[in-house]
Amino acid sequence: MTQTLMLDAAHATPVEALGQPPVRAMGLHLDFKGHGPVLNGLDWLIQPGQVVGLLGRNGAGKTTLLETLLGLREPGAGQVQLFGEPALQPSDALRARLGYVPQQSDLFEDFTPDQLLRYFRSFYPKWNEAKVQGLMSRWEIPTHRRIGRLSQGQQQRLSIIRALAHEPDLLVLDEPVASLDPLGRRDFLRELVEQVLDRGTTVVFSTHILSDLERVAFNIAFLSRGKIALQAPQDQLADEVRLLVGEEAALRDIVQAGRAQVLSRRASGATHHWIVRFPEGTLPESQPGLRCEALGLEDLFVELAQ
Ligand SMILES: Nc1ncnc2c1ncn2[C@@H]1O[C@H](COP(=O)(O)OP(=O)(O)OP(=O)(O)O)[C@@H](O)[C@H]1O
Repeated sequence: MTQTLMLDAAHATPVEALGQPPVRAMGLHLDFKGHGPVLNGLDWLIQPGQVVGLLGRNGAGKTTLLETLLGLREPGAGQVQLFGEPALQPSDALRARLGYVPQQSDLFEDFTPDQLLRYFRSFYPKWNEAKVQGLMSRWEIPTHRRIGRLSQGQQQRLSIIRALAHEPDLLVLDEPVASLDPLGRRDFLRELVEQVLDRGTTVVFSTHILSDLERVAFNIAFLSRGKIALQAPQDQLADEVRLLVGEEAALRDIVQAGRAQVLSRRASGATHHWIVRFPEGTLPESQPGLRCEALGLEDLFVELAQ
C-alpha cells in the first residue's frame, strides 16, 4: 500500500501524524562512559497543548533528556517519537514543527541578529515576521551589532525569538530564563502563555526558578534517578500529594488503605517522613501521632530531590 503523503495545507503536517502525542519517550537509557546512567528506563508522554515544567537537581539529566527528546542525542536504548515520528530521523515537516532554545547559546556569533533571522527565515515555510519584529523591538535587541557582542540576556532573548518565529507546535526550552532579568522573565512568560493560548503549542521547559513554574507551568515533571519520578498538573499535586510524618508501621497502613504511591522516604530515628500521592478523594483522616501536610512546590522539590 502506498504511504499517505497528503499534507494538511495550513500546517504542512502529514495526515497520519495528526492526533499523535507531541512527545512519547519509551524506555530511554543513556550512560556517559564511566558514569552511572543519566536516563534509566525513562518513559514520558506529553499531550498536545500541555505546558510542562521540568524540574530536577543540578546534574539530574534535564539537558541530556531534552536533547534526547529532540533527537540530538542518541540513547543507548529506548526511543522517542515526536508527533508519531522517530526523533532520530525527523522529516522536514517534523523539523518545521519543532522549536528549541538550548541552555548554551548556539547562535552564530559573527552574524548580526538581522542576518541570523534572515538566514533562518529561509528554512521555514511558516515565519511570523510581525511577531519577530514586535519582539525584537519590545526586547530592545540591537539588530546590527555582532551577536558575539550582545549580552548573555540579549542572546537568550534572541534565541527565544528564533525559536518562536516559525510558530512551532512543540517548543522545548532548556533554562530559557537563566540570564533574563525579572522584567525580561515576566515578558517572556507572558509570551509563552500567549503562544499556548493562541496556538495550543506544547511547551516543555526546564528551570530552577520555581516561582516561574507556579505562574505558568500547568504541569510539573520531576526528573530523579533517571526517570520522571512524578508528573501532574499543579493543582492535582496540591490536592493529592502529602508529607506524612509518623511511625513506619502507621505510615504503611495508611498507604495500603489508600492504595497510595510512595514517592520518597527518609527517616530520622523512629520517625519516618514519606512523600505520598493519594488517588483522588482518599486523603487520610487526621489521627494521633501522624502529621499529614500539603507541600508547596519548593518543599516538594527538596523532599523529592533527597
Ligand atoms: N558530554 C558529556 N560527557 C560526560 N558526562 C556528561 C556529558 N554531558 C552531561 N554529562 C553528565 O551527565 C549528567 C547530567 O547532566 P545534565 O547537563 O543533563 O544535567 P542537568 O539536569 O541539565 O543539570 P543542570 O541543572 O546543572 O543544568 C551530569 O552528571 C553531567 O556531568
